Amino acid sequence: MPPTAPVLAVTCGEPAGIGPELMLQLALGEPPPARVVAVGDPTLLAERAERLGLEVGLLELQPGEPVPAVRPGVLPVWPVALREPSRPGRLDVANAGYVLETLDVAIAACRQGQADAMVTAPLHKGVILDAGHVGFRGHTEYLRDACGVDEVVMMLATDSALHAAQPGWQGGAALRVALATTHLPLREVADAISATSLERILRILHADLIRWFGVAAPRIAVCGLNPHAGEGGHLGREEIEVIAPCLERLRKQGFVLDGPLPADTLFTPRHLAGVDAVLAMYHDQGLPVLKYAGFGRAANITLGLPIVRTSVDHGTALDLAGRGLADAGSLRVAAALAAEMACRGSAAATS
Ligand SMILES: NC(=O)c1ccc[n+]([C@@H]2O[C@H](COP(=O)([O-])OP(=O)(O)OC[C@H]3O[C@@H](n4cnc5c(N)ncnc54)[C@H](O)[C@@H]3O)[C@@H](O)[C@H]2O)c1
Ligand SMILES: N[C@H](C(=O)O)[C@H](O)COP(=O)(O)O
Repeated sequence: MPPTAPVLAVTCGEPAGIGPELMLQLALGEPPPARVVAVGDPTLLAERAERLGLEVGLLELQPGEPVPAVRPGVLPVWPVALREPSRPGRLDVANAGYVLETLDVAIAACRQGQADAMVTAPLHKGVILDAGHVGFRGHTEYLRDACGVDEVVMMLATDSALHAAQPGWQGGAALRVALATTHLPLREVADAISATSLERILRILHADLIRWFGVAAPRIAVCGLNPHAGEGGHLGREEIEVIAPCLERLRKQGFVLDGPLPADTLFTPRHLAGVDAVLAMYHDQGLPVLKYAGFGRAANITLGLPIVRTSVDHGTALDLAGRGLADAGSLRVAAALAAEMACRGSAAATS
């Protein structure tokens, strides 16, 4: 690994979940084109390595200390101490503060130029809320607030290599699905979609497809909210009153937008052909399609931030933790994508 390769600060996530062992797997397999540093508890990593028979040597640094290029099997660590020892599969509210501290260390490193990007292993939203962190919704919203921006966009993207190998695939290089709303009860979704929020989200999505993904003139397909995109107003009026007027306004400013289209058929090859990203109106309208197409071979990206952040496409998988059964594929995709984005960002900054 060249000593100039981008530095990825990879948070180890919920200690009772699969994050720590995925982190160890990342250090052992084909290395991403980056210098990886784990942000987490070295004792926890050593314990999981021993439990699973993974031969990984930990190189303890100070948080923010320069990260050397290392050979496979060596894992630099920026240490953050667990509040209590953690057992696989057993959530403990005492460690919620540890999980958030790993995020704070990685965010600070990215903002201060000690890391070029952050990658997050999964955390458990419920235990963080149970610990009293009122209003916590997920990494996406935490990063928005920590970076002081008003709006961010959650987008998941499949690894482009996945579709290149699929005969008959007519979509773009990758399937990319962004969300107009993220972690909120379904009951609140319709009220959360306003012309203002939708316009902000489409502007971020459009700008970041150009900035981070090298798409010259993004074409975005937008889902309706209601069945059959509202059936001309008979099955809901959000398409007529909110979504279509917003798209029309942006089209006049040069945006290339399809929709609002019925979500059930938008995700078919004919409608996806030539589309760079789909904007779904809510979490479980867009993500089941993305995860069906590429679970374990996709990554989650937070758009609209001043830093690069990618993550896995799965959760803490408490049922698998500590058993050596978890697949590190998505963490590898997330790390490779973060490295690519960091390189594209630094190339743009110097051009
Ligand atoms: N990036 C993140 O931090 C992130 C992403 C999704 C979910 N979560 C959180 O994770 C927690 C558990 O969520 P969930 O149960 O809905 O989803 P989950 O992804 O943890 O588990 C769903 C199923 O997928 C399997 N699975 C997950 N990851 C796997 C892997 N790497 N290899 C093999 N199988 C895997 C699990 O064993 C389980 O059967 C929740 O608190 C949720 O909010 C976090
Ligand atoms: N919505 C994501 C998913 O289903 O994969 C996940 O919950 C992670 O969200 P954050 O990155 O905001 O934690």
